[in-house]
Amino acid sequence: MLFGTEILTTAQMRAIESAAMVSGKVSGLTLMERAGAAVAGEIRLRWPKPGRATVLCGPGNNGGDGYVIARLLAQAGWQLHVLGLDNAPGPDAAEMKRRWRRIGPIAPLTEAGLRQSPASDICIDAIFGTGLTRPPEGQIAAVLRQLGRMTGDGEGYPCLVAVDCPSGLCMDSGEWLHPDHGEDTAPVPLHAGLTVAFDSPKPGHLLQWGPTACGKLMIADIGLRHWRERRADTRADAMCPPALRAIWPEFPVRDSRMVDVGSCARIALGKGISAGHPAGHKYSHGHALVVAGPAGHGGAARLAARAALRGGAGLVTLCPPAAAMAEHAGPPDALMRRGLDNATQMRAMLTDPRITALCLGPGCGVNRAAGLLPVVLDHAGPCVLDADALTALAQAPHWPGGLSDNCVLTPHAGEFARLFPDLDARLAETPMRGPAFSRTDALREAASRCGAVVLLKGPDTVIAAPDGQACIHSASDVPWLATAGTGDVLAGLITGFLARGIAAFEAAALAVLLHARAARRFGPGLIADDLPEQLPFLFRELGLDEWGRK
Ligand SMILES: NC(=O)C1=CN([C@@H]2O[C@H](COP(=O)(O)OP(=O)(O)OC[C@H]3O[C@@H](n4cnc5c(N)ncnc54)[C@H](O)[C@@H]3O)[C@@H](O)[C@H]2O)[C@@H](O)CC1
Ligand SMILES: [K+]
Repeated sequence: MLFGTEILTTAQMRAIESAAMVSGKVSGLTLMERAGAAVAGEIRLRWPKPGRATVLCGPGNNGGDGYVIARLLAQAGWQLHVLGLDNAPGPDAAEMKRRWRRIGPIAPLTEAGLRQSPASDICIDAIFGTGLTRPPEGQIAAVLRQLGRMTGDGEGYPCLVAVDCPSGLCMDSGEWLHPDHGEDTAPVPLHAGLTVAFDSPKPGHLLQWGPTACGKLMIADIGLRHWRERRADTRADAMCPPALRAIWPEFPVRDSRMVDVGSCARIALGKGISAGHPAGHKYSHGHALVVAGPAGHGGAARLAARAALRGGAGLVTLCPPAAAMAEHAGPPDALMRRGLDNATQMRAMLTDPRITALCLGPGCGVNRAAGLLPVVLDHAGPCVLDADALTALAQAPHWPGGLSDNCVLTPHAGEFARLFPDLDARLAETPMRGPAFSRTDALREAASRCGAVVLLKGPDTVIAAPDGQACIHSASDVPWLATAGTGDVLAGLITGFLARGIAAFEAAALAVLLHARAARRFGPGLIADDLPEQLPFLFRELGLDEWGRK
């Protein structure tokens, strides 16, 4: 399995937590103590010299965690200023509040109270966690706006540490929940330097505003593993839709689920080696066709073809119209070229059973893509539809039917809107309640409608399969990946993996992982041409240089 940590929705997290408590083997108080201790521990690791902390405690169990953190930091020599609400929290949070009161006072959690707080090195946000279901309003919304204004990355600002999540962020979607009345009540987005979440990441940590709101994300093990894993055995449970996973999380996970990315990817690649060819020859690594467009537009398809070659396809043939062939005379010499003028020629080409994957779209031109699309769909072999092929697909009479689950669609946001306008409109709605409609919801629906694997590109790439499997890859740390041609490289890389026999969902996930890693490895200044050239180093770095030999 290529994928890293499982991502839990807030409903799943609640179900696991309550199963743990119902079992009688662990109490809510113990879980809260562990959660608070995990945050206090992360703070003490980063700020080994005791400093000054302001803790903002909300109305529920997230607030309860805040009182635990305050107590533990005070015991470690920190100076604490705690703000809280005069409400009746649940019994665990109430007990933690009582324990804190034996140590220090609680100032009212108001905007004025926060403004007048003594200067501090860190502000700990324990206002709302996974229990947020509606937009913060009134005094709490004012507190959050003030918190957003007085914390941040800048010099002289206290660092914001978020408990489970930055407050106000919907943990199922990564959207800031908005009250429905005007600009002056709109949330001021929080920018935490550190977020310590419990047990598992939630979609909201990785989607939309999540990565910028959370800062460095740590996942703390609070001892729920047993109940999380038992739940996995009973997938019929309504709380357990098909798994949502992070593609190898780049953030540290402090528990034993830490998977080794090298071994995961080795297994995925291993599946791509045909049985019976242990030594391997070029056809045992597949043959990919990459369709190119008219003269003057060949760069995109060449990028895709180069990526398919570097990804390890045994053979890659670039197919421009015969009149555009001269444009493709340059390197790489390993690339084969063959003229392709019309659907009839393509149909003939695809009768060769050695062709194991096809890429249609990059630089192709919408008309040419529309002409070739029916042949590709009839052929029903593994394929990637990207760029102009997606525009053609959205206009096709049978859309959204006619696709199979070995086909990968790789839209960016604009192409997604053309393919699924209603889902795009739902994503664009102002999120006023939790759980807000998320990119994973949209992608699962999209994949189920069209019957193909759909990959929505972005800093938070989401991939979904028709059976409901989905994964998220967060690449918000490599903004330089958003440059011309990188999408063509991604399409080519997926095609290369499909050609090698890797299943569509895994091929897409593996390509997204390596694509972002390649950008990270190269650094700023990257152009799309640089990406395929990083692959040999990545394969070696990840122990993939044995080409799938286990
Ligand atoms: N998941 C787990 O296993 C554990 C969770 N713990 C903590 O518990 C948190 C969840 O606790 P809760 O379910 O009490 O929820 P929260 O503490 O996130 O929210 C507090 C309460 O506020 C109410 N609320 C929601 N939206 C509101 C709004 N806009 N304005 C005013 N009130 C609003 C809700 O009814 C909720 O009960 C987690 O985020 C985590 O910090 C830990 O204490 C222990 C273990
Ligand atoms: K919080």
